[in-house]
Amino acid sequence: MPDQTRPLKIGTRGSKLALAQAHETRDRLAAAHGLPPEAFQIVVIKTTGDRILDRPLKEIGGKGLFTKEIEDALIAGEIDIAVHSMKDMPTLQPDGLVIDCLLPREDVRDAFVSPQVQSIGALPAGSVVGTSSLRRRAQLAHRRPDLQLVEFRGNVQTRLKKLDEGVAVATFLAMAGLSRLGMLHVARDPIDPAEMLPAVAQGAIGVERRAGDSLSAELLAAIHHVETGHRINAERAFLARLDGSCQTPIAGLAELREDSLLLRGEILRPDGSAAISGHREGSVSEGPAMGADLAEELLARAGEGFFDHL
Ligand SMILES: NCc1[nH]cc(CCC(=O)O)c1CC(=O)O
Repeated sequence: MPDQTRPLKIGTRGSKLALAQAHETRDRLAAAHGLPPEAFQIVVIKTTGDRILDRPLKEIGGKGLFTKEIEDALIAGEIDIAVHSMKDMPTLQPDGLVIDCLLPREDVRDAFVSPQVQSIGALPAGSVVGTSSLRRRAQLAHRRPDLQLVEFRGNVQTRLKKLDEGVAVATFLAMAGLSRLGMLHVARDPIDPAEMLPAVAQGAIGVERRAGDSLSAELLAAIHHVETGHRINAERAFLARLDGSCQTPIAGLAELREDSLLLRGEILRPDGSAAISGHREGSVSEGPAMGADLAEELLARAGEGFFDHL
């Protein structure tokens, strides 16, 4: 248990969504261990990704943009644990840090968001759609080459404001984020994963700690969600083998079926001119091997230069 004189410091980004995730983690920890809220202190840390808002993410660097400063604080002992959207996490953690605590996963789907239009299918030809996600951009261009795609950065509130201002007629947001913000009403149409496979680890929150910190390890073990862990392990092994940076459109989703794990994966050309998908099914313990194996298959089918910009 944390001692009474020093609260456990929970590091997080400062966005509304990040804070909601940090509060959920604190509430789960408090409930699991019968501790009062004062046993925890939420520490907001600004990251490079939060600071640079006027350039496409792919220009300022890949994954890690939203995590480096938080991991530095964890290593330095300025915080005890860090709460992350697993979707934004690099596949490897820095030496000395581990993520072995996953909270129960939220809705994995993307939502079609538009003040005027009901669904992707109902978008008039030539409509302007905003997204900063390479995956969503490629998936949409693959399905609707007639649409016009524009860069759309910023937090959920900023993107909704851009829709109101008419910068674009529609965008996509993760159902998980909208749910955690209490904003599910803006989701016009939740998109079935068979239609638009989500990002690896979408909807999952992970809690990072120092590998040698046995107190944090013990506290976090009590709130780890085992099924979510199995799914994330398979998906992240798939991503790791693809060398997934933010620069490549990759989608992946593992789901539990009876007592097996079904992993689906997809890679796309950045302009949406081609998409290659496949799946693996096996036991939960085989998840990481299935992920690597599926990635190998898709890479072999793609051939040299598949991800190159056209
Ligand atoms: N890349 C930003 C990001 N990271 C996690 C979420 C949503 C919550 C989640 O997927 O866990 C979002 C916003 C979005 O994609 O709409």
